[in-house]
Amino acid sequence: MSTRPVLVVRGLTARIAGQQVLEDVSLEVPARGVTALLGRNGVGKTSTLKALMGLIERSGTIELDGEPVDRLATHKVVQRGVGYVPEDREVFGSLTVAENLRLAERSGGRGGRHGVSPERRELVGDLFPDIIDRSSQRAGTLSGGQQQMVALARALLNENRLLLVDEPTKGLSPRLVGEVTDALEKAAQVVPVLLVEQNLTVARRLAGDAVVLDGGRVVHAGPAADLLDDESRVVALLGVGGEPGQSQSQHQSQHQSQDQSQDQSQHQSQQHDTAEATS
Ligand SMILES: Nc1ncnc2c1ncn2[C@@H]1O[C@H](COP(=O)(O)OP(=O)(O)OP(=O)(O)O)[C@@H](O)[C@H]1O
Repeated sequence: MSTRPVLVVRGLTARIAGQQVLEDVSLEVPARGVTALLGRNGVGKTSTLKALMGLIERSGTIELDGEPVDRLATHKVVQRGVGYVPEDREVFGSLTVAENLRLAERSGGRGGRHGVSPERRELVGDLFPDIIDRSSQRAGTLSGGQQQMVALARALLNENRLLLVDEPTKGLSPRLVGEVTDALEKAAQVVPVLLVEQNLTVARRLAGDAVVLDGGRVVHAGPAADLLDDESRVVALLGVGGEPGQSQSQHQSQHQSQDQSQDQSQHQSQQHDTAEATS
């Protein structure tokens, strides 16, 4: 039995600083599980998520649960139930973990509900016990992996219809990649996820479907296993070998060593306006 996709995108075109970054992108995100958005560096994955959120100039149609959202401002897209976890996490570094989570709690919104349900609070507590234990710690002093958990927790507190998650494992040590992957797997049991992910091991484990971009266009869409288990297709479409554990990005190993040290070090505060607006 097929169910209606949660997201249907047709002819999405987007520009950044006058430069066209997406051209006629059409894709669907099923109402369950994880859909991976893949492609080489610079092909438009992040731009796709930003265009869906209304963060960059775009045209084309975007339907969320059958309702058009392509003309809505970002905060309205959020209110309709799209959670966005951007690549740089955007936690409020000078605020505590608890304050970061509280800021994310939407008042009103989908279904006329107000605030966060006890079930959601319990879910987030179950998924991210380490984060809850650190409630009074300043988020800027958390490791990269812990900040990623806060960003995911924030998006999960609200009863979103869809989560857009951009490279959540980037820059994390292998242990934290595993923890974030576990958290995403559980999150995807309650909300569908469109996931930009360079680590093909993570994509292979989580994704039911995959969409591949190249040069701002969709060049492949279908079951993730059909692509990721086919070495020659992986090489042709993503430009790398497809053995388990191999990253899509030639730069991933660089990222990882860089990120491991980042992960070990304590982070300074990041204060971005979009964090509150997009969780
Ligand atoms: N602020 C910007 N100003 C101008 N061009 C930009 C800007 N941000 C992105 N681009 C361009 O848009 C194109 C798509 O970038 P995007 O970040 O969406 O790619 P991506 O697939 O997410 O890449 P990566 O895997 O390296 O993160 C690239 O050619 C990039 O150079």
